[in-house]
Amino acid sequence: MRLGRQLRKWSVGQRVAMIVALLLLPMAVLSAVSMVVLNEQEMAFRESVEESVHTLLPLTTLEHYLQRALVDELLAESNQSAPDFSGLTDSIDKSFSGLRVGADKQDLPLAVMDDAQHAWMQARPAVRRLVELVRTTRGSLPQDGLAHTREELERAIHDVSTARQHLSFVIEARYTRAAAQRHRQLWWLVWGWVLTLTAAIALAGAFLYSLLRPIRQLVGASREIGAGRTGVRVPVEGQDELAALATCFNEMAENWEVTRQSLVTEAAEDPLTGALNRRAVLALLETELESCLRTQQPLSLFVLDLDHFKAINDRFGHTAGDRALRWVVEKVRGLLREGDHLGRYGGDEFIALLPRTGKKQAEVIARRIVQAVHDVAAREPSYPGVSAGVAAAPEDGRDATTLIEVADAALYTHKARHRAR
Ligand SMILES: Nc1nc2c(ncn2[C@@H]2O[C@H](COP(=O)(O)OP(=O)(O)OP(=O)(O)O)[C@@H](O)[C@H]2O)c(=O)[nH]1
Repeated sequence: MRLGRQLRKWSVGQRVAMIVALLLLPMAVLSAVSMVVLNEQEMAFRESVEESVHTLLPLTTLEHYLQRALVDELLAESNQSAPDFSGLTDSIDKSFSGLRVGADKQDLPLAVMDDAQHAWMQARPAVRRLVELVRTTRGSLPQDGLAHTREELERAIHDVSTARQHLSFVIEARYTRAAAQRHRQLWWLVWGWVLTLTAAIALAGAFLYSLLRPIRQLVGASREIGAGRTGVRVPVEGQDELAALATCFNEMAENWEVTRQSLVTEAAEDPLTGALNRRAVLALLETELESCLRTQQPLSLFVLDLDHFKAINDRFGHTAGDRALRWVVEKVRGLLREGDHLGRYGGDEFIALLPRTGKKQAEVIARRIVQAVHDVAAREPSYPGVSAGVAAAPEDGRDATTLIEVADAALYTHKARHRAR
C-alpha cells in the first residue's frame, strides 16, 4: 500500500516510461553481458584447443618419426621426407615453458607436469643425438653400433611417449577445469537473467497496478452510478492525472446527484404550491396503503377543497387566487405531522395522507385544520375557507380509488351541510 501511494506521486507518463524502461533496460544490459561472457568463453575454448594442438602435436609427431626410424632401422633412405627434428624439439621446449609461464598454479597439476618435463628432458639428448646420427650417416650406420643405437632409440621413444601421456593429463585436467568454470559462468548468467527479470517484472507489475487500480475504481464507480447508486465516489490518492480524473469524476457525480435530486423533486412537486403533485401523491397513497395493510396499521386520508375559490379568483384576480392556494398549503402543512404528506389532487382540491393514523384521530386533525383556515379566512377576504372529507383503511376500503371516493363523498356532505347553514 505504501509503495502504491509512493508510486501515485509519479505522473502516468512517468510510470508508463518506467514500465517500459524496467522491462527493456535489464534485457539490454543482460544481453550485452551475455554476449561478452559467451564471446570470452568461445575465445577461451578456442585457445584451449589451440594449446592442446600446439603442445601435443610436436611430441606426437616426434614420437611418430622416432617410431618410423625404428621400423626403418635407422635407414634414412626412406621415401618419406626427413622431419625438422630441431624445430620439433624447440616447439616442445617452448610448450613446456609456455605452460609454466603465466599459468595459474592451481590450474596445473604440477606433479604431472614435472613428470612430463622430466621424461622429456631424459629423451631430449638422445633424440638430438639420434637426429644427428641419422643426418650424418645417411643410412650407412655400422652394424656393431646399430644394436646400441636401437636401444637408445627405444628408450627415447618410451620417454617421449611418457612425456606426451603426462602432458595429455595436464591438458585434460586444465580443460576440465576450464569447462567447469564455463559451466559456472553459464549458471550465473542464467540466474542473473532469472533474478533480474523477476525483479523487473515485479516492479513493472507494481507500476502497472498503480495505474490499473484507480482505473478499475473509476469503472466500478461508473457502473454503480449507471445502476442508480448515485452516492458512490472514488478515493482520490496521489497527485497524478488519475487523481485529477477521480476528483473530476467525484465532482461530476456530486453535480449529477444534485441535478437528479432536483429532477426527482420537480417531477413529484406541484410547481405552484410546492405540495406533491397528483401523480406523486397517488403513487405515495398506493405505497402507504400497501405498507399499512401489510403491517396491519391504519391509514387515513382526507380530501380538502377550497370553499368558493372561484369567487376569490373572480374578485381579487388569478394572482391573488394563486397566493391563496400557496397560503392554504403552507397552513395545512404546518398543522400536519412529520410523516404525513400533502398533495394537490387538482385545481383547488388537495389530499392529505396520514399513515398509522386511525379515522377518529384523522377527523380530529381535519377539523382542526378546517377551523384554523377558517379563522384566518374570516379576517382576510382574499383567503378561502376549506372543507374536508375523511376516509380510512381498512374500514372504508382497501384500495386508493375507493378511499378517495369515500373521502370525496364525506367532503361534499360537509360542504352541503356548511352551505345549508
Ligand atoms: N388562481 C387559481 N385558480 C385556480 C387554479 N386551479 C383552479 N383554479 C380555480 O379554482 C376554481 C374552482 O372552482 P369550483 O370547482 O367551482 O369550486 P369553488 O368555486 O371553490 O366552489 P366550491 O368548491 O363549491 O366551494 C375555478 O374557478 C378554477 O379556475 C389555480 O391554479 N390558480
